[in-house]
Amino acid sequence: MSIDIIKTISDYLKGSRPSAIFIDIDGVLTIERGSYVLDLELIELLRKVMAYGIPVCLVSGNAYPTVLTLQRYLGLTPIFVAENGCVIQVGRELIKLCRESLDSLVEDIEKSFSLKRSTSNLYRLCDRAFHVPEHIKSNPAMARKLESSIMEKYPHIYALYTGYVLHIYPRYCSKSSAIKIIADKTNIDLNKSIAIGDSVTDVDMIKAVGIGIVVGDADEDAKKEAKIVLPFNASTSTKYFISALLNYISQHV
Ligand SMILES: O=C(O)COP(=O)(O)O
Repeated sequence: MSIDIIKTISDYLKGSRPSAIFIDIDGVLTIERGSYVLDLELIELLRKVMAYGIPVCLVSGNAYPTVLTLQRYLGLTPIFVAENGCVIQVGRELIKLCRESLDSLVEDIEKSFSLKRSTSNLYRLCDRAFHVPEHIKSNPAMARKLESSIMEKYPHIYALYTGYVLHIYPRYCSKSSAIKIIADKTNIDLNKSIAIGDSVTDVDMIKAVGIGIVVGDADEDAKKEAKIVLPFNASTSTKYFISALLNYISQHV
């Protein structure tokens, strides 16, 4: 499998190194989906990738201060996306891409759909998050149905459940539009970049880069768009891929 992965990487990169790696946090850097525990061996591998001069950029639905803190303390590249593309950071520049407050919707959604708002809303700059009931957490079809009913009521927002929380954010924001802005502001070439994700919020990002990858327990909608579906779950898969990539880089670049 590792050889297949190296072949897929070589076919896309044709002997060059990837321009950047865009990497989701929850379910990709964590030891399992639903867990907040980071896989520190994986972080070490990502820092080895960075040692080759390849940016490793977090792209997450998490609140801006959470992603900023993780980026700094894990020693990753100071270019990242937070709140599903509502906010980006390039070096010291914080760029808020959303132009509105979604607070008026939060109360209405809580009442109409029996969801409880996440306390992380207190420090989110734009995206708002809700906890979903246990019976929906374990049932992807019900989660997709809940998303559709919210989006039917509010067609100007995305309502997407990630396996952690259900997010609402304006339709003009997304992980892909955010990484396109990052690419314009830096010398990152998206066609030569890799993106790794797991949830419905990652689908557009996976499509926006040369090599879109998902972990083995990713949402079906994300698997359909990926160039590579990795064989294991969560961080075990990501470690497997990053090890293969380091192998490719040391052999081909
Ligand atoms: O905040 C979430 O729901 C998941 O965040 P992620 O985009 O890092 O997977």
